[in-house]
Amino acid sequence: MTRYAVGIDYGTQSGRAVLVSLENGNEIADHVVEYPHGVMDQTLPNKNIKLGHEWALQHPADYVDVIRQAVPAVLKTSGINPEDVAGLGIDFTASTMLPIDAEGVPLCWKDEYKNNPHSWVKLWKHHAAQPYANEINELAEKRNERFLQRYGGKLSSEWMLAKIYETLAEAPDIYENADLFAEAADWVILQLTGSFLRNSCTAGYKACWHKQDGYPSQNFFKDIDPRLEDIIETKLRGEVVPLGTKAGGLTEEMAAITGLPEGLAVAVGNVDAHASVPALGVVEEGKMVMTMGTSICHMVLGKKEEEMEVEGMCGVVEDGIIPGYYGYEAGQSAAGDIFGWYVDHAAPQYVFQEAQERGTNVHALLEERAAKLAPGESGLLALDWWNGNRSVLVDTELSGMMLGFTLSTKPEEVYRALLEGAAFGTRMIIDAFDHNGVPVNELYACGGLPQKNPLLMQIYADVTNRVIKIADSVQTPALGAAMFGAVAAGAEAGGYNSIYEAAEKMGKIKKEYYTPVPENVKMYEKIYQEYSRLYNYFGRGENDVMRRLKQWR
Ligand SMILES: Nc1ncnc2c1ncn2[C@@H]1O[C@H](COP(=O)(O)OP(=O)(O)O)[C@@H](O)[C@H]1O
Ligand SMILES: O=C(CO)[C@@H](O)[C@@H](O)COP(=O)(O)O
Repeated sequence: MTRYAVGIDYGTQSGRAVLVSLENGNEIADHVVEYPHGVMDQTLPNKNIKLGHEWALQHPADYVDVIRQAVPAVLKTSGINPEDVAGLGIDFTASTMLPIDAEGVPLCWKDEYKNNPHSWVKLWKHHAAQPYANEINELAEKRNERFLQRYGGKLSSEWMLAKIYETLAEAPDIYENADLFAEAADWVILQLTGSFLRNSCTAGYKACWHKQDGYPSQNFFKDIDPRLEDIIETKLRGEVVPLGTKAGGLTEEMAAITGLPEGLAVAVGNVDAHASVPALGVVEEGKMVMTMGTSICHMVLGKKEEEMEVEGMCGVVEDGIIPGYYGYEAGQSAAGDIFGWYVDHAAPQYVFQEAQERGTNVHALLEERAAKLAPGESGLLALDWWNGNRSVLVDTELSGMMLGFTLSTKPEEVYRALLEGAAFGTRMIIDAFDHNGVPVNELYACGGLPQKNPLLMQIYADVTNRVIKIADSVQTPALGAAMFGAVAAGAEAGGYNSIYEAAEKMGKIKKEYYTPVPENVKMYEKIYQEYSRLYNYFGRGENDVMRRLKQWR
């Protein structure tokens, strides 16, 4: 008898449920629900209350809507018997967090708080907490805090501590009246099961929790602000457990809403990018998974014995991706967005015209022409910093650059140089890991870009001189979430006893690989040396022109 699992992937604009077979990971049915309130970056749902710059909020009811609509929809489409579902797991953007009361009710649902923006869900890309992140970073550096090195030397404004401190500073009553600050991932699991547990992925990568050392010290929090002194026992309390842990059984109410059996095993939450790793079958060292879309997240597992320090990584967390390993994460803050920028704002009209005449899109046309060029033929070189540099420089003040233009430079040459710049940026990240005791032997890719742009993937293989394997699932994070749901169920209940077993059976990659072409590798090695020189020159303080230009804007 075939058994199934449900994975729910909570993205930025929408959530989707996927029903997968536990035999082989095949996606039997999926259903997407756009969040009715989307991303709130102008006003609260009460339109009279305006939000400041860099705010990005969400409505927690939208997350429940996804459960309510998407789960029954996949059961209906598939026609399976709900009793054959063994487990359920979710993944979420992060750090997407909210204040809740002692009953788990979001403060934004209460009349007395709903007009205060700080009572709502702060979405991962809410960047208004930057001044608070800066303050935390300065203090941590001054105090020589050990935890800072686990985050490449800087905490992000996207993460839990900066967002909590922002609430304390700007809305002390919300801070006071919050029983807990919860990751939305953990809050949704609370809705599904009635139990509140913090998953080690979001706690580790986004709230500075460490398996041995716990959170930063009480003393450090006190130094940020005396009112934060007891935060670990109060607003951050909650057991932190590894991924795949069973959070509990589906409640009677949720069973009625979803059509799934009451008591169904539900796994603790997970981060979207991280959930993708086992979905590609990756549960061992040496294989870097790249989630490639508007931006790129790079994840790699390191030895169980030793936590390594790697310049500019976003974080290292024990059990943070696959239990039993140190999980390392790094990233490029733009990739698809840069190619999209060129098409939307810089490609000439005649390219659009030709694409229209040929019934193709501009990306595809530029890719087709760029594929005819040899490495180095354009004479162009780009620094891929259109949205700053996340890894390894951790500097949002940096900006994009291209050199080598002549009067005969063509649009496809610029497009190819942008693809190459992104690949060089990834190579820099790979080298940082590889040279610091975290080997990267093979690359795995998922997300939209590998499906959309084969030339990009070939350039990545050539620039990194590594084989690249591509996900064979459209909903990779949801598949990963479902796999952790199966692990929460365990083999006795028809699931799996470990994520290793689940990955072996359900992880999926395409048969065709991208393989480096030796003569391209040779040429790109030379260009990469030039890229590295420019990278250091503009990125490490020798010439701060990018920073100055930004200041003068
Ligand atoms: N053919 C293409 N080649 C390269 N980039 C593309 C192409 N088509 C779209 N893009 C870019 O891909 C990004 C979307 O990637 P996708 O993985 O679908 O989304 P997301 O990151 O939001 O999950 C956009 O930034 C867009 O500009
Ligand atoms: O922060 C992370 C991963 O660490 C992501 O959740 C966040 O960047 C959102 O990513 P997506 O836009 O959903 O791909």
